[in-house]
Amino acid sequence: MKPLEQMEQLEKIIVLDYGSQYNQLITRRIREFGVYSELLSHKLTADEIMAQGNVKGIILSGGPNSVYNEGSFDIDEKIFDLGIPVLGVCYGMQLMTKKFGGCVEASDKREYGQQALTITESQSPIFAGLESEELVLMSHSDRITEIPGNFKITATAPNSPAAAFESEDQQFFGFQFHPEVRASVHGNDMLKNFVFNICGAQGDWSIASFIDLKIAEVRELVGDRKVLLGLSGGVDSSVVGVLLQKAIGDQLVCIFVDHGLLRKGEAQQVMDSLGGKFGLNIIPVDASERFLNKLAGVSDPEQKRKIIGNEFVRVFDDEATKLDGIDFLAQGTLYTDVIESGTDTAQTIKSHHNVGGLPEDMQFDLLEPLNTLFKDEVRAVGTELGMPDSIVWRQPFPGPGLAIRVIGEVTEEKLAIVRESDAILREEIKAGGLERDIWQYFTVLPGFKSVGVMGDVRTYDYTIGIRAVTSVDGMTSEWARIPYDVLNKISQRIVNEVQHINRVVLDVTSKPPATIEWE
Ligand SMILES: Nc1ncnc2c1ncn2[C@@H]1O[C@H](COP(=O)(O)OP(=O)(O)OP(=O)(O)O)[C@@H](O)[C@H]1O
Ligand SMILES: O=c1[nH]c(=O)c2[nH+]cn([C@@H]3O[C@H](COP(=O)(O)O)[C@@H](O)[C@H]3O)c2[nH]1
Ligand SMILES: NC(=O)CC[C@H](N)C(=O)O
Ligand SMILES: [Mg+2]
Repeated sequence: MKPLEQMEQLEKIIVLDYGSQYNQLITRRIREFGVYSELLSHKLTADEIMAQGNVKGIILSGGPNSVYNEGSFDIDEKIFDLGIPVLGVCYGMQLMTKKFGGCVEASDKREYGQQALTITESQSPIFAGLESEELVLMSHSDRITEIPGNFKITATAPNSPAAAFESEDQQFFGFQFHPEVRASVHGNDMLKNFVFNICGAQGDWSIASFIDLKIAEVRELVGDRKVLLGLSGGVDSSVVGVLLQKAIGDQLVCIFVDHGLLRKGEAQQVMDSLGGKFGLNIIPVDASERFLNKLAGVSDPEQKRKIIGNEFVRVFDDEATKLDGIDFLAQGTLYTDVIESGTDTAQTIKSHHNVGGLPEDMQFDLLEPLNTLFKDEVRAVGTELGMPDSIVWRQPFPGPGLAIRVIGEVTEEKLAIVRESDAILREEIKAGGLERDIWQYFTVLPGFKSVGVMGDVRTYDYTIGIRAVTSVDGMTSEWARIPYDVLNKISQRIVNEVQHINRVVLDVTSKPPATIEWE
């Protein structure tokens, strides 16, 4: 069978998108179990769902709306007649309640955070193998005050008399909590029960089959046309480069843009590590002047991001004109970039340069084979493709580079401060053997000055911030516990070696409520 026909046969769990920031986490958890899962619009009709092939189950995600509000996201009711098991999560459960004649109301007793779930029907197939008390993450303010007639309550929580329900003969289930997040300690087991015991999936999906599928899709889409890849030397675009190389060989050309916002030594290092070894055809472009000119005088973070996204595409346009006959722009866009930039259903947190920052009049068609994946899945793809750890485990570096680490207006002087302090931080993290333990680490220049004393002389100079986080996929993160002696060394070196810094501070905020980058 050809890979695209194989895709038709693959077991699928479809997640319908009602706008939660976590909804793609549901699909990746299920993929981790070895079953293909995809997030699709809640506007999909029953017929369109059947056209997806071998659909074993449907999950209705959470979302910020309230089902009783006019115009809130709805569902094609025929989906409930397909004979396919359905699991509603939070908003999804509330939507099922409304559709089957129960009642959902606003409540002044909101539930946010970890709560104790009491399982009242231990023989429910969705709770097989679980304890009678479980910790789960609640994040809602509406509650179900009356369940539909053909359903029964299977679990309760302090402020949710109906924390889970089901109609077992119809194979319909609902959770008021979010099983997909780690704070729901055995949420994975509940999802597994749904996927394997209730939907009857066997598990026929893997990273290797993802690679075969993407290669087949790219070949069919591109045909004998040409693709320009924006290659940064980062994990995502390097993996796309190797994947496209396999799919279309020399129809691929890579452009590496030096926008003047790179880290110390980065341009040379990228050309050395990717140029020869993988046989990628890379054209380096020095565009620092045009980026810095466009950024002059601009201090709003969203505006900076949009200027950078636009300028990237202008550079790609110019190079494409020289090369003649390029139809596609490939990028290493991940799902994180897409969701944070805002979708039809999800709010904009920040416009990633490669998504929300793209110009509207772009000439290329986009080719983004990794845009449903999270970083750790991309790393697994890279390893499966035979790429070395030095590339696969490189720390992420954002496309807008140091521009979003100089808070406010970007100047050459401020860039130099961030570049030098970042180089020291990286050296000391490496010397401390901490590279693999910390997900991302960098310095930021907030731009305010404070008083210091150096060599008996009063100083009035800038403060630098250290940001270091642990994470799995960049969607959430914790501040990294760097040992004090390593921090002390970093602080001393930065103050001694970087001009105009007289104070070093450490960022101790998780994401949420902060984000990893400061802009
Ligand atoms: N300097 C650059 N030159 C060309 N393309 C770039 C550059 N920086 C970013 N891009 C494009 O923007 C995409 C998104 O950037 P992003 O930083 O998220 O990914 P990455 O650099 O490939 O991987 P990583 O997240 O590990 O840094 C890249 O995959 C690449 O296609
Ligand atoms: O290519 C990128 N273009 C961008 O515009 C961008 N903004 C943030 N990031 C990276 O994404 C991850 C999550 O970042 P935040 O917590 O700051 O939103 C972190 O790894 C960030 O470094 C970007 N990457
Ligand atoms: N996380 C959710 O899906 C929330 C659903 C609904 N808006 C509530 O507050 O109850
Ligand atoms: Mg990058």
